[in-house]
Amino acid sequence: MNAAVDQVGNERDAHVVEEICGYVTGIPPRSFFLFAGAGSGKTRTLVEVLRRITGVVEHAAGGIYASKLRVRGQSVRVITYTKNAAKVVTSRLGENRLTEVSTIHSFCWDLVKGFDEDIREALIAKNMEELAKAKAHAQSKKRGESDTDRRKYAELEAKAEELRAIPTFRYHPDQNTYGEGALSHQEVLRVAAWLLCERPTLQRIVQDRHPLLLIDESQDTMRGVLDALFDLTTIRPGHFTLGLLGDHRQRIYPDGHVDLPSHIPPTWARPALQMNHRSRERIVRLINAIWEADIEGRTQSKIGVAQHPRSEKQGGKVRIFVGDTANTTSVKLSFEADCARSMAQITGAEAWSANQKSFKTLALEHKLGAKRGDFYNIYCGMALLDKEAATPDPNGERMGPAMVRPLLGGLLELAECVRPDGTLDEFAAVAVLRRHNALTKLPSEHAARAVRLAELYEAISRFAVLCHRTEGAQVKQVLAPILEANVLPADSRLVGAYWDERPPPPEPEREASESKEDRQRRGWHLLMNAPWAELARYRTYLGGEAPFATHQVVKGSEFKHVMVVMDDEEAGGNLFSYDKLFGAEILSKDDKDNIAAGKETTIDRTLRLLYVTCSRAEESLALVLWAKDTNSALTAINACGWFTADEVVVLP
Ligand SMILES: Nc1ncnc2c1ncn2[C@@H]1O[C@H](COP(=O)(O)OP(=O)(O)OP(=O)(O)O)[C@@H](O)[C@H]1O
Repeated sequence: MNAAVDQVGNERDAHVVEEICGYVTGIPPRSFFLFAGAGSGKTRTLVEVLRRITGVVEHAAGGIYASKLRVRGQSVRVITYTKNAAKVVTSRLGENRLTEVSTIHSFCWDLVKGFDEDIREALIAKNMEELAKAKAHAQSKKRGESDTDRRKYAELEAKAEELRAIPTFRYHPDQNTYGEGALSHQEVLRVAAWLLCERPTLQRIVQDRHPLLLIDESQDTMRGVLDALFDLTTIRPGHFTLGLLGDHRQRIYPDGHVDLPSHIPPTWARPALQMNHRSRERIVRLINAIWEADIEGRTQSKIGVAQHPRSEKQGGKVRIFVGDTANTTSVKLSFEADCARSMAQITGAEAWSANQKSFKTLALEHKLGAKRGDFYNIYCGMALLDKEAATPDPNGERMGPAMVRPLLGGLLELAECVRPDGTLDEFAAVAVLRRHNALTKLPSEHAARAVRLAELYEAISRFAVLCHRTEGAQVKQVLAPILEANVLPADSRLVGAYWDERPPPPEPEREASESKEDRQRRGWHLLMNAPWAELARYRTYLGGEAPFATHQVVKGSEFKHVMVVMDDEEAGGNLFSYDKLFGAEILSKDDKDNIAAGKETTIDRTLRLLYVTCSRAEESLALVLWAKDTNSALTAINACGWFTADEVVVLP
């Protein structure tokens, strides 16, 4: 941070763009880490720097920098965390041939694609590393190697053999790739990181193409790639500059460096943004306090910059509601509705009222969101079929499991053609059928064609009646006329499940012991018997448009009014614990071992997650804690100093 700068008020960060331009265009240029907290306007800063150093905005040193890029056929490479973020940067930047913006997966694939020999070598090297690690681990055990260990060695050796026989590798940054030579998203990052360390030619290529690489959300960037890029700044100094933007307080994913600031080389510049342009004063004060908290079980350092709200953003409301997690889900939901009503009174904002309900609810786990959004049965069914495809991603691009086609596509589109009075908008329905290639196989002979059209009409009319009578109708019933008359192209697995009369297998005692086939049969059964009305709500959730989201998926977003639901009991899992954070549960032996070893703890992870969720709110924030032990939680909450007495509400 440039200590000479003493600006106050909303303009206190005004010098940062210029400061960064100075580092980038300096001779020699200097790498930097921009510490940019929640709502500090990272994107704006990034775009303003890019505009200057690519000659869009007049800037003496920037103009020279841009000419050099042009003459050398180079560009500035910008890496964002999501595709959406890449689109935001690109759209704000406008047409700019000197900048290339993409996700890290696209960047890494651009580097390695086509170099099949190298990819193979990298994969085999990683495989050998894993084998050596497995052997070292097994041999360190008191009883020595077990049969399981030997099986693992054999699997890894077989995998290496397989890799040797693969001629070409395939990958797509935006979708999962399957079959021989298909690389996973993780593998592409690992391969690129390995090759960047091992191949001087690749290092040269990156430096020659992109003398400057800027990485947004660097706290969550895979550390292997980041380390390889750190090294690149020291090979041929002056030829490659790295600019990291980020906030380690907002690290959500386990891939990033545990403590990014401590990895930044001492020679780097460290500018910082101190403003929070997003949230009102009360919320900014809360997130500052959260980060400064001394909580038993915290091992992460308090390094960070306290934020300042904009001068016109005084006020803001915060409440924490504490209730007993032993309540049933329906009781909890009704209390949460009371919390929203209470927020409506406190803030006077219509958004919290039962009529509008336009606040955003953030839950830790999809199941919590699914219960609150009333699509629990559908979600559980989809998750059993294919967990990854069933959950939304930060780009809102997930389509649900491929095997349920046409449930989430054509079928819901057809349902939208049913008017509120139950009649069918035939014109719109034909357009849906056309879009989904349902009319391409009509018989050419006149009479047969008429018969088939009548059949389709009959099926869709029955479907419209069933759709309209949504109360109580199950997916299987509504699907029946469409599948039986073969109206829309359907996945064979869906068709098989529809005709499958067998009862579902029982729920296993341990998830891991269940076969994929049994799991999917249970999924199909749940899905077919789920209320039809849940399907549309689930699709909205998948697209990121629902008023519910998980804590992790809202990275980079902002909402006027936010309700954070914290309920360890319902969420399951042991990576996070709001009960431990808020004193409703004592630390476990594992937690204590981690603290003693200075490792990251449940408290560290949960504190950061809370930091991220609270910092999404602009105007008002309701925290709802469903605690295992409400009395202990209340004692800890009253003692922590984050809230005033009138901000703590006990749910009866
Ligand atoms: N200089 C500024 N003046 C006024 N408003 C700003 C300024 N910079 C950013 N904002 C606004 O503040 C909000 C937060 O900005 P932005 O989303 O870029 O923050 P961020 O640093 O990416 O935050 P996070 O890391 O929390 O996602 C946005 O609504 C943005 O329009």
